[in-house]
Parts: sequence; C-alpha cells; structure tokens
Amino acid sequence: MANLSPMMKQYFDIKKQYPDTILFFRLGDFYEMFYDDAKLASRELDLTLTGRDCGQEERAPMCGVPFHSYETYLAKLVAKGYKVAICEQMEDPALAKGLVKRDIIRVVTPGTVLESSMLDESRNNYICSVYVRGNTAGVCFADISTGELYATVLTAELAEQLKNELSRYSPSEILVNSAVLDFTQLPDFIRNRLSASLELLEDGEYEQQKTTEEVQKQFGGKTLEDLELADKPELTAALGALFSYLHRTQRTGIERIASVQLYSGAQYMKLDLSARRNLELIETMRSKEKRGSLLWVLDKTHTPMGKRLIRTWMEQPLLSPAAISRRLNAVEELTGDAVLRDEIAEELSGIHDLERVMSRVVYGSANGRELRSLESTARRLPPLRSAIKGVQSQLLCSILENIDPLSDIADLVDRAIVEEPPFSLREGGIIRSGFSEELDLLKGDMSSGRGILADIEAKERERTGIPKLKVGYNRVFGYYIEVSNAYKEQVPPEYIRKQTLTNCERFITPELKDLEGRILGAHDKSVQLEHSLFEQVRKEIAGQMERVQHTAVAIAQLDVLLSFAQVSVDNQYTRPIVDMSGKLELRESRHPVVEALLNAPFVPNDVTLDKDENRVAIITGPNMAGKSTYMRQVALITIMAQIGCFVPAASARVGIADAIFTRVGASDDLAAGQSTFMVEMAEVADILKNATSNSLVILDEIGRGTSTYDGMSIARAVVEFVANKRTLGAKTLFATHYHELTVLEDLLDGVKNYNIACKKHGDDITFLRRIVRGGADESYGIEVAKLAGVPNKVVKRAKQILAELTSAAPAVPQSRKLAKQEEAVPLQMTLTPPGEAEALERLRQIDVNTLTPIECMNELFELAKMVKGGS
Ligand SMILES: Nc1ncnc2c1ncn2[C@@H]1O[C@H](COP(=O)(O)OP(=O)(O)OP(=O)(O)O)[C@@H](O)[C@H]1O
Repeated sequence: MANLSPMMKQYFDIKKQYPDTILFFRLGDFYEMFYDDAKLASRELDLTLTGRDCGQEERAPMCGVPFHSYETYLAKLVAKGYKVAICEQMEDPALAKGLVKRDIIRVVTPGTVLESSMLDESRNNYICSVYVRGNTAGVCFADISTGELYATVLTAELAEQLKNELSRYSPSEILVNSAVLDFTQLPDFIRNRLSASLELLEDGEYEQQKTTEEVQKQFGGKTLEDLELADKPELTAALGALFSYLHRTQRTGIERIASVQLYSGAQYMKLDLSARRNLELIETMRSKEKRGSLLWVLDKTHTPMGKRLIRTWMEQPLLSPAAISRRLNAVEELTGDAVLRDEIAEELSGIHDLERVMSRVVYGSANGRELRSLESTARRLPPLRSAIKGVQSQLLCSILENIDPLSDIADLVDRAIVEEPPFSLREGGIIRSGFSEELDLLKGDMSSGRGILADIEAKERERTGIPKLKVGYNRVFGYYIEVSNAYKEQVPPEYIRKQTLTNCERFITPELKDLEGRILGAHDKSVQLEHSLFEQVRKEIAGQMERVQHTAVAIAQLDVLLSFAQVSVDNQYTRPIVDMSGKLELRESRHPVVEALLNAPFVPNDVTLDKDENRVAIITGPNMAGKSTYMRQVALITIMAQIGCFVPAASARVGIADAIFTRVGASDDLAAGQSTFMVEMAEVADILKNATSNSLVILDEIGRGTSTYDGMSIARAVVEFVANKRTLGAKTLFATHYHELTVLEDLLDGVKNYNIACKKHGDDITFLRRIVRGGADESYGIEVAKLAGVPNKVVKRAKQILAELTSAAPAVPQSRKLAKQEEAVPLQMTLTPPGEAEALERLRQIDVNTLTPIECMNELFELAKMVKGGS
C-alpha cells in the first residue's frame, strides 16, 4: 500500500468510509470503479474490465461509465438493490494544485433516488423505517423526491399489520431494527413480494436521545409535544433513524421533508392486502398490469402529482361522511360544467412535476431545463385560477385558495435563464443577457475578442498574401493560424510552428496568444459566474419550497377530482348517498371494470344489504353466471363512493363500511409454502377475527378446497358466524356451490338467498346475468365445461356419472372397462347422504344464537359426521 499512487490512496481513503457501496469515482469524463467494485460492475453492467497503474506491481482492475450517461448504469445497479456512492471532483482539475480534491456527494440507494429517469412519475418512491419494541411498531414512509412523510403507530397483530402497511405504500427500501426480523416471514415478504431492499440498522441508531435530536433538528427545533410524538417513542425512534440515514446518504436537501403527517387506521377504510389484491384496485391479480384494474378506469389525471394522489386516495377510502361529501360536492360541480372541465384539463395538461422538480431544486441538482419547466408550469397557474374562480363547493374553493400563481418564480426564471438552456452547466450559455451586468461585460469581452480574431485573420491574409489562411481553435493549442501546404513558402518567419498535419501546418503568434489569454480568461470567468448565478437563482427558488408544495398538493387534488368527474360523465355514473345508515342499496349497478372491458352490454343488477333483514346474501348460480363479478362490483362501488367518486348505478345509497374483507380465488402465498386450503382458512380466520358489524365481507366459495362435507360444514359455520349479530353481524355476500346452504334462509335471521339466473335449452345454457331472489336449482358445471371446450367424450361421461350420483341405480350403460373400475371403487356418494334426515332434525333443535362460535363449529362437525356415517 505504501507505494500506492496518490490518487489511489485518495480512492482507498474514501472507499474505507463507504465499504458497503459501489464507489463511482469521478475521473475526468468518467466515473471509474476499481477492484471488487469494478469486477462486480463489469459483471452486472456488462462493461469491459480493464486495469489502471496504481503504483503496485499489479494493475488495479477498473471499469467505468461515462459521466454524461451514468444514470442508465446507476439505475441498473440500484434496481438490483446495490447502493452507489457518487464521488465527485470538488474543484476544477485545471485549477487544482496537485491532486484534485474529491468527496462523496451522495449515496444513491433504492429509496433515495432523485434522478427523473429512474423514477416512475405515476408512483411515489418511498423509503420506510420500522422500529419494533414489544407489541408496538413505529412506522414511517418518506418520499424524498416529493417531500412527503407519513407515519403511524401499530399496536396489534404486528406481523399482519406491517405487511398491510408495507404493501400499501410499497416502499423500495426498508430500514428495520433487529426485532423486526423476529417476524420470520417478513424478510421474505419484503424481498419477494415487495422486491424492496432491506437494511438492518444497528441498535445504536435507535438510541433515544440521538433519535429525538434528529427529529427535532429535522423539524426546525420543534419539541416532540409540538409534533405530537411525545407519547410515541417507537415512532420517534423510527423517524430519528430514518433522518440519520438520510443525512448519511444524502448530505444535502433533507430539509425538503418539512413536516410529518401522522395517520391512524381509524381514519380510513381498512383494506388489507388480500382485499386490495382481490379487488384489483391498482393492478390486476395475475398480470400485475394497470389495465383491468379500478385505477385504469378512474385515472384520467393529467399531472404526475395527480397520478400519484389518485393511487393514494384509492387505497385510503374515507370514513367520514362529511369528508366524502366534500369530495362528492366538488365532483358534482365539475360534472355539471363541461366547459369548466375542458378549461381545467387544458391548463393541467401543461403542468410539469412540480413536486419532484422542487425536490431537485432543494437538493441542488435541478438543471436549467427543470427551472424552465417550473416557469412554464407557473405560467399555467393564473389561467387555471381564473378558470376555477367562480367555483362554489368548499373543496374547490380551498383548492383555489391554495394554488399560488407563483408569478415571482416564473418571472425570476424568465429573467435569469435562457429559453432553451443546455443540459449541463459546464459550458455556460444558461444565463440570459441582461440578468447580470458583470456577466454581460465578460461576454462583451469575449465577443469583442472574437471580433478581433476575425480582424487578425483578415489582416494576416492580406499581409502574407495567403488567401486561405484561417484562425482556428482546439483544446490542445488554443488559437492558431492554419496554412495549407500549397502556401507553405509564404509563411512569415515570426510564425511559430506548433503542428504539422497532412495537408496543412498550424502556427501561433505572440499577438494571438495574448488575445487568447483575454478571450479564454473571460470565458472561464463567465462560465464560473454563470454557475454561481444559476446556483443563486436555484437557492432563491428553493426558499419558496412551502408555497410550491402547497400549490402542488392543490393541483393534485384538483386533477383527481376532475378525473373522477370526467369518468363519471363518460360512464354515466351517479352520485351516491353516503351515510352512516349501514345500508347498501344499489339500483341497476354495474361492475366499473368489467363493463369497460366487455364488448357486449353489461347487465345491471340491484343490491340490498343492511344491518337487519338483509345482512347476508347467499348467492348460488351456475359457474360463469357472474357471482364473483357481482360481489366484486358491490365492493368496488363501496370503495368508489368512499373515495368521493360517483358510482356505476342508477341510484346508490352506501352506508359507510369500516372495512372490506374478501376471500376470493387462489392466493400467491403458495410460493411461501402454504397449501391452497391453508391459505383460504388463514384468510377466513383473519376476516372472522377482524371484521366488525360495519364491515363488508365478500366470501367466494368458502370450503371448496377440501372434501365436500368438511367444506360444506365450514362454509355453513362461517355463514352462521357472520350472520349472527352477537358474533359478527357484518354485511356479507357469500357465493357458494353448496346449494344445501340455502336452507339457512329459513333457519337464520338476516340471511337471504339469491341466484344469478340462467336458462337451459337442451344442452345449451344462456346466462341471463340477472340476480334474483331464491336459491339456484343446479350448478350446470358440466354445461360450462362443455362451453370451455372440454372434449365431448369427457363431457358425456361426466353426465353419466352425474346421473348415477343423483339416482339410486346406475341408469347408464357402461363399457366393460368402466364397469370394472366401478366394481373396484363403488360410487357410494349420493346427494342425499344417509343420516341427513336425523342431522336436519338435530339442527332444527339447535338455537345457534345461544352458542359460541366454537360450539357452533363443533356442533356442525357432529352433524357432518352424522351425514357421513361417522367417518
Ligand atoms: N352482469 C353482467 N353482465 C355482463 N357480463 C357479465 C356480468 N357478470 C359477469 N359477466 C361476465 O361473465 C364472466 C363470468 O363471471 P364470474 O367470473 O363472475 O362468474 P362466476 O359465477 O363467479 O363463475 P364461477 O362460479 O365459475 O367462479 C365475467 O368474466 C364477465 O365477462
């Protein structure tokens, strides 16, 4: 090491401080990587591995990426979960005395990306911090590219709740203390399901005094009391550790996070991970695409801020009728005025990502083009304000109030920055003339110098008689006089030869060098001055952060409300009545997504659910009839109403639901080593434990994952549990193929049977898609199998077997082979099993309202055993 070159020593000094990062070491126009970093990067980025003399016997392995295109490479490494430390030259190499000073300006991690090319404008990029102690977790989510910070405290069922919160915000980086790792499935969930990088911080990072100081420093010295954090030590620890990590990695700009928004689960409808997934709110379950999700239908926003906010609103339906009404009033006002909608849309479509540009302004990385984008956005604000000037609804009025015209910023940018600034500051040309007298003088010097150059060229041509004599410039020799070989003989003796090329020679003269010094000196000075003027302008704008942020939030809200209004007009949605009645009455309601995807007309249906007579709807009907569609449609309409959007129905009354629980279809927890049935039961257990009488519960074919009688018993016990007001009494839609469960309408309070009608003509089946009262008579599974293209032979045989099962004697002729099989395995199952009469009798004698859920379940197992002959 003693023989290392000074530059390599400098490299090692810096690398030592950031051992867990890949170090991008700026050398001229490249970021170079050395040793293990170089080997890794050459593998991951497919770069050629070279070497560099470093004073040692062996050359140091090296690879590099060009400075002008480093973002592409950085993006790849960060996406793979690596941290990249950016080491810059801190002084101009041309002016440096000895080794150029270098230092780390930033460590880029998945959760701290600021480069616009690496961010998706339609979604936030959160870094999360979780601190768990005992039964409490402090959790916060920060997006440093927008300045948002949300925080909450969890106190029960931590593992599940953490999963819910994490999947809702979907952070790309998560900082945790060691206690979080005690939830053994969480790290896998974080890596596999969220594809987030997990960072375990040392216990010392959470030390109380340290975290308290970090939090207070971040929020301008406010006390924990002021911040409502005094009684939340776990949250303070999570926040403090987050800020200290951000300071370590970002160095500057953290002041962008100027406030924390505390939230609690009680503010929003509870939508757990499986409900969000099953209902396909943001993306489809299978292909994880936006198309086919509710977001796809509702998102007609025009600005990046609106695109991000609509997701947040959709995942956080409100619980307060007053707050929902405020949004609905605004949407109603906008739906009633097409001209107003068009005017707002036109202005919004010219608005850039104010939040992210502002972040880069504050972090000191915004370039001239981004400042110009602030200007062009600000120019849209006065017309936007005048478009909405006459609005009546409270929310639109407050939005109008919060949209600051930002004319001072627009004027400043206009005065300071040229209309089409270069991407980089290096060559100047960014500051408008007239902005700085000093700069104008320097530029004047440069251009008069250039004029003199032109004079010299003309003068020398005349003096020497060389018509093609040219004054040129290159980086190596500066200004020179070029003479082609044909005129070599005429070159005056005082010309000093500098370079010989194939067709010409280049010379310098003392006069030219003198002028060069003046021109280049003025150029360097003017570039430096432009740089500092630009920084001043950027700083001045950064000082207006709060005003810009408020405006950005107001624009986002306006954009989302306009989107709701436009979608409502386009799709003929109606304003729902949202109240605390607990009723759900929809007339002629439709599924917002299926109707948008279908080529055929969607058949509307009614829904009646309440807390009394109509608590539980048992829905039977053939496969493919539309049961799942109907149930999802009810859930989606409830969500749409509670986020303040109109709904696809002729009329709608939506009693506020505190939560929506769903148990639908297969889950992808199978990858985590659980069986289909196990996952199904775990989800059922979760629903039964967490739902309240104000929740909406959607259960699709509970029990189908196990044997018929086990499944039926469980399904029935679940219906009893949810229907019974003393155990739960939640509004429930329950789709099932166990037609036997329809007896519950007569046995239990609040249960009603429905079926989705269809017609059978011979072998063919027509789906009417209409929900009607009463249980279905048949499943028509075989007809659907035929429709789906199951080979005729199999369909025919299925019919034979069905006939056997439903009648005492086998009525169908059998081939010899089949007859043999059936001898070996006699078909004993019948649709009226032995013991059913006794079981039904026993059932009639039970008053389920007097039983606990466990007793209820036990009783049902007993009954099931009776029907199954004790097996
Ligand atoms: N009201 C409706 N109007 C028009 N088409 C509908 C309607 N409801 C459902 N469909 C169509 O029928 C298809 C099947 O519906 P769905 O999956 O809801 O049936 P299902 O009864 O749940 O079937 P299974 O019992 O096999 O799960 C949907 O993909 C949709 O295209």
